[in-house]
Amino acid sequence: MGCQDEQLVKTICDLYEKISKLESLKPSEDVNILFKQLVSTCIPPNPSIDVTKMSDTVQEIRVNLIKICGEAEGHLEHHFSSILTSFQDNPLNHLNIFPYYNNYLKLGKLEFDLLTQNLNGFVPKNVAFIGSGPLPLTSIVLASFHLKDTIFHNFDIDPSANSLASLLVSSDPDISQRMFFHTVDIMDVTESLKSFDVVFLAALVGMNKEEKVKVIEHLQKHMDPGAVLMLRSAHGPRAFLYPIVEPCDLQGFEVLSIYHPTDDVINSVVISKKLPIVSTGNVVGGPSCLLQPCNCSKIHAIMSKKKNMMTEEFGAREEQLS
Ligand SMILES: C[S@@+](CC[C@H](N)C(=O)[O-])C[C@H]1O[C@@H](n2cnc3c(N)ncnc32)[C@H](O)[C@@H]1O
Repeated sequence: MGCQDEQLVKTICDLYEKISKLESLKPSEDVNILFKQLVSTCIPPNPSIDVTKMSDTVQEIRVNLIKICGEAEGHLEHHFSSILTSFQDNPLNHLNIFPYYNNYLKLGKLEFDLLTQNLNGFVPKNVAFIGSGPLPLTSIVLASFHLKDTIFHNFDIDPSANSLASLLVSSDPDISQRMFFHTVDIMDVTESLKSFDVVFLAALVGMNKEEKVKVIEHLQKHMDPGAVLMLRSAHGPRAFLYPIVEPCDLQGFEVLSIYHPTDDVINSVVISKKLPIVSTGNVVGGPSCLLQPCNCSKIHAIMSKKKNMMTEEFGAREEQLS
């Protein structure tokens, strides 16, 4: 690891030391400053940083940091959703008070573009969002700007998240008719998963590889063959903030494309399709992407030729391969 990378990892570890000493992770000036520093440190795309190759100490910091970020994100969303639902008029007219609203606008557009590129014009009628939270911005952005006739079913294990989220959309004449909230652990949802054309899985459902794979296996078991799974992953130093999802974690799915953003959108997006189950009851094939001959933590899915949503880094890699 070059000295620039070492410096970056040291900065992240120093920030972790400060964040882990905070009394509370609820929004405050100290909390906001530290998390803004952490995010701006992790954002510059730096594909040479492979967090899974670092020392045990750094790995442990990463595991704890992902958990802390998840808790802080929940508090931040709860805080702003409470403010938004206190507005007299339609809270959806004021979403830009949320500091990361622009990121969700960009992430929503990115996820919609990936869906459009991979669904060949099919417009999903029923979408599930798993882990929607107190501020279900992904569902709201998609329903408001991209999928204007689609029905959204949001699943969250936290009843307080759902009561805020349903209040948030209740006064919007359109969204309130197309958006529903279910308080349940997604691991307890089975049959109804079959009714969705697209299932989104929030980055914070499954906070480590093992938990994430368990949720993916559950979805693979109950989703409709051919239905699309949209996952959020992380790449480079952004993997200090969110869990990584690799093609090899998606048994029973065809990985259609992986997109690593190079702007201020933090999450990578992985789009895959549940493979059909053949008559012997076995799933057809495993992840069908062309995988780099390297270990799982470094596998880069090379998207099928007809897709061109590649970052420069993938593009260069593809040239080497062809
Ligand atoms: C903080 S939100 C982030 C999602 C973000 N609002 C979005 O629109 O992309 C993540 C949510 O996942 C929920 N969650 C975590 N594990 C879950 C599970 N097993 N089933 C359902 N929801 C879960 C948490 O309660 C939390 O509210």
